[in-house]
Amino acid sequence: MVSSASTSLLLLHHPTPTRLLHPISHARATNGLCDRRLSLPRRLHFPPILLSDAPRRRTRGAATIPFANVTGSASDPIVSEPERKSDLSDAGGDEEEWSSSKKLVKWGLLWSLLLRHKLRIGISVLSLVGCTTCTLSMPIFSGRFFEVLVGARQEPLWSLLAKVGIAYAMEPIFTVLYVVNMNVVWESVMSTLRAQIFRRVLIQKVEFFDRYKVGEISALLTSDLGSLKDVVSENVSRDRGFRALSEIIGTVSILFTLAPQLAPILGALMLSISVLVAVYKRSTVPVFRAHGMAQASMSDCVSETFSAIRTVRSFSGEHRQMSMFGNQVLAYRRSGIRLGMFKSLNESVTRVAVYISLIALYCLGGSKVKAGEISVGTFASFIGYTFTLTFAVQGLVNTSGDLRASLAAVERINSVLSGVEVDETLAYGLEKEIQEKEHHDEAIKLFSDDDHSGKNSRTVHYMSALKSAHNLSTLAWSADICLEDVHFSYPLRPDIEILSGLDLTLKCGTVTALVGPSGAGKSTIVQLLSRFYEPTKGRITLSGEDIRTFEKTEWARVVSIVNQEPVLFSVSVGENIAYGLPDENVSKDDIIKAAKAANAHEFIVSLPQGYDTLVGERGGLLSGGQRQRIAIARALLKNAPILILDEATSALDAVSERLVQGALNHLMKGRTTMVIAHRLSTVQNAHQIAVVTDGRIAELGTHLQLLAEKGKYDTLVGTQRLAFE
Ligand SMILES: Nc1ncnc2c1ncn2[C@@H]1O[C@H](COP(=O)(O)OP(=O)(O)OP(=O)(O)O)[C@@H](O)[C@H]1O
Repeated sequence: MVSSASTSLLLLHHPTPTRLLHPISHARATNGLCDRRLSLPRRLHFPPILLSDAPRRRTRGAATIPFANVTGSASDPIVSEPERKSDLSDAGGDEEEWSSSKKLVKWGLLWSLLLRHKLRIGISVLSLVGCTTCTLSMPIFSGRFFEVLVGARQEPLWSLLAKVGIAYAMEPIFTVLYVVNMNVVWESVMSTLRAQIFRRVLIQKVEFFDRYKVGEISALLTSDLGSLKDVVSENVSRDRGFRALSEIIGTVSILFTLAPQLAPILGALMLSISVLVAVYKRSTVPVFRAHGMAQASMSDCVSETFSAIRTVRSFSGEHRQMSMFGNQVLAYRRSGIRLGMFKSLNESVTRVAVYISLIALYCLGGSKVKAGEISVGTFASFIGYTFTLTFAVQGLVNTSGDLRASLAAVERINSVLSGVEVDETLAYGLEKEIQEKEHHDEAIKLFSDDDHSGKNSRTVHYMSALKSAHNLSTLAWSADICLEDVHFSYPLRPDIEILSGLDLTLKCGTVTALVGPSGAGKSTIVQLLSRFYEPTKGRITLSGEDIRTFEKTEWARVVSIVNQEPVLFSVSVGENIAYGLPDENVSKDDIIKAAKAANAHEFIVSLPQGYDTLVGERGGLLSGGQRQRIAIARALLKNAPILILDEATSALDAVSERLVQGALNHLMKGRTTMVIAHRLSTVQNAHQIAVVTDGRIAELGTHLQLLAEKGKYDTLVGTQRLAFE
């Protein structure tokens, strides 16, 4: 009688059953790898744990960053071998140390971020002790309560009830304090870490973006980092994480204190059953994960169908899409039924664990009570601790699973980000900008790297020899740009030489057109001029200075590029134009002036909200010609002395082309311009036309000169005329 009443009462101490997570969140919380593999193609191979080893070997090369000591001749290496070695030794040691210093998410970093919140961590620890004490005191009070009821204990009932009341009142207060403070600390750590990872990705060399897909990169910041975030935010509840650990330690200690003769056998039995059940339940994680994956494929199918609805209609593809979606629905149903089965099994095994522990307690404890070795109250308390221990052990096993998934996610982040090369010149410029702005910008503060002893100091050391940017703009407005014996292979295809000894001078303030067959290397020249890549041999100079001696962020300010497919951001028209200037405070008058010069003002004011009209994703709410004119307005606002037009009008119809060409003519005035165009009619007026074939300049001259030469250019013109006729 007593025992059944106490069981039901004591059950109230454990209102939280072991959680069964939502399939998606469960898959995410327990296995970042799963999410990742959902979105990752086979290209990215991650060995299980020592993921950073392979990149480590590669990282040695990362020290070979082209920096200072740029000297005269085109063939001179930018950095000599001994210097590279000294950079490594400056970095403070052997290869291991160097590669580990390239890891972004390190224990040291996490620790230093945590230490920023000492007060909150202190409050969390105290409240954890508080809520565990309250929780673990309840079964004792319950035991005493029953002893008082059956007359085995001489204690005023009101005094006991008052103590129980205090414990009940304090536990939720401590819990709130613990959860809130832990969350605030971890959210702050995670936001800084997320910003640091974003920044690290942002400063990678362009080849990084050739190597990894956008989805892969975004998975680092979402699912992988999310898994690290969840390790705390999903484990602050009752029966998880630190609470579970403290409850286990507390319970075992109390059991040994209350009944040393019962505790060893009973404690060992309860622990082992709970661990077995928890391990079994972890083994069912793939079922949860499979359900999450089935749901993801179903939603992929939906978004693909409706985002391509016009294509579906035009191919009468409705039936095919229905069949595809139907298959996904059936797969989702199958996995849902399987999941339901496993959920009920999981629920049952938890109960089985509790029941076995209780029966063991009744058998062992009951006999001890009868023999007068332990009191009824102690026995009743033990029932409460049976529940506490069972749930806490299972919670801790789940937490350890989450922890393992998080460690794997951290390894992935490190392996991706330490295996490739940071664009040091870009990193340097950005670091300077952050340091200038962080004092009055909360968002930018997140990106500041406090680890000045490490990578940054090395970057600054490298960069100290770079030329001051003060005169770059002046030089760019007044000097020629020369490509001297430029050789180039893309980093991902090092065996294929795209440019093989290209020489070309872009005269200051004039227009140079690049023409030639597809794949000849014209856009590659643009990429080198933009400094997305560096020549593998030879150099590009401005007024005789190798352009690598200028900071990349400064260089970006003197070069404007207008592409065939201009990229607009999904903000307003005005903000897209203002993107031309790094400073956020661009005046509306300047924006309008640029838009007028780009023949864009009229159509902009006719939009529903004028300059405040949102342009949609990648500018999808505007026509190609409108997008192009906004891009030109952006370039006009930027007012860079070097201009690159890469097929800027080729995607437009005749009317748009006329409008855009007018804007371009305005833009080109007085700037050193390089134009790439397949339509030769658009480059006839260039000051010089360079015919690119096989990675070299095959012919160079004006339109008339080249026609008179009757060479490749003449043939190209002839072919186009023929095609036109
Ligand atoms: N990121 C890259 N990685 C590896 N190879 C590349 C990359 N980009 C271009 N290539 C290769 O470089 C060669 C030259 O390409 P490029 O785009 O410079 O030619 P193009 O003359 O501009 O051609 P088109 O007129 O068709 O635009 C091509 O063979 C192309 O496959």
